[in-house]
Amino acid sequence: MRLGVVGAGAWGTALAQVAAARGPVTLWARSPALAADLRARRVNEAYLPGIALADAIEPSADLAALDACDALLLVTPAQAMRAVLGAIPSGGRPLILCSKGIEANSRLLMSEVAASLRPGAPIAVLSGPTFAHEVAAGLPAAVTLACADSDMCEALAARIAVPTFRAYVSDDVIGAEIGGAVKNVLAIACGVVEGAGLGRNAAAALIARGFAEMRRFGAARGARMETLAGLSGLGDLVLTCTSTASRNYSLGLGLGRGQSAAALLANRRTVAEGAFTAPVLAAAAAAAGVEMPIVQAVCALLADEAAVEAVVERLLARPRRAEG
Ligand SMILES: NC(=O)C1=CN([C@@H]2O[C@H](COP(=O)(O)OP(=O)(O)OC[C@H]3O[C@@H](n4cnc5c(N)ncnc54)[C@H](O)[C@@H]3O)[C@@H](O)[C@H]2O)C=CC1
Ligand SMILES: O=C(CO)COP(=O)(O)O
Repeated sequence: MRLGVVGAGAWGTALAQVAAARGPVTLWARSPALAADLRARRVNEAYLPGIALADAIEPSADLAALDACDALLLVTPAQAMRAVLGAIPSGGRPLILCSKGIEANSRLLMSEVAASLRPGAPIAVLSGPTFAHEVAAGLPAAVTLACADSDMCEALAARIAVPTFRAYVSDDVIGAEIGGAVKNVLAIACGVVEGAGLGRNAAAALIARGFAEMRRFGAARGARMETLAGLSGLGDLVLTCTSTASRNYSLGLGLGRGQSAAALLANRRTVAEGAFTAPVLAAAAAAAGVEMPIVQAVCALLADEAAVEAVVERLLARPRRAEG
């Protein structure tokens, strides 16, 4: 089975590296210069430096090269998903969505965007606690692979997984997506806590109360609690809320130290998805009547509307409530 990986950033390149263990992989890059460089030097210095590309990876900037693939992994930033789905060759091949986010304006999850543009294609979601550089280096990791069709899910897991990249199958596509999208916003909040020097107790409280927000939003969207408590939800939340290797956490770190969001977001080369997801998640939650005060606090900081001290004061002044 030839796999196509659409998007040659850090995560696309790492997933191509994993998938190359079991067969040929076409790695599509939007930039012809990047594709040419990958072919010539066999390393993605711009996005995943220091990792020699496996021989089975064939880089290309030609979308037609994806026509020969049996399944496609879509690994661009979430806000580019619609454009990419419209550009890839048509056909009913399975689409494995690996981007973490919610589309601005439409408020659609990636699977909903894919279903509307590619109604005939089986859709799966791959999500979990996976820093690209660790996965590419062959360190152990595990993900949720969710697809409504369990036979398809097993077939895709058998093609992608290797012993150091374990895939746990699920049929809860929405649940797997919500964990990955919401944790990015909460990782920004955890970075703020660290940057503002609020201490480890505050960080732990924020992870637990942030997880409560993820569960409330997930429940409103029909996600299963066991999925949110698994790799793609709590697992990824813990990873990105505790490491400066997370771009979202690092963005929060800058905000917590008093830097403006505008300055931190200007001229970024790599994506911090939480910055795009936060406002659309807050709007979707408000429309569904779901309280997400931590997400709202992140929105205020990203809009440079309020200082960190004021945002923290507002959170601490919230009325007491039952934990459950
Ligand atoms: N880096 C990581 O460790 C992980 C990332 N992810 C998710 O994977 C997705 C991609 O992340 P990364 O690869 O890390 O991002 P990145 O910033 O390293 O690379 C993004 C890639 O997408 C390309 N791109 C941007 N806009 C595009 C467009 N309109 N059309 C086509 N290509 C476009 C860029 O040129 C670049 O090659 C994100 O949703 C992220 O949350 C998920 C798991 C781990
Ligand atoms: O999703 C990730 C790890 O699972 C990567 O996190 P960042 O996008 O915050 O770097």
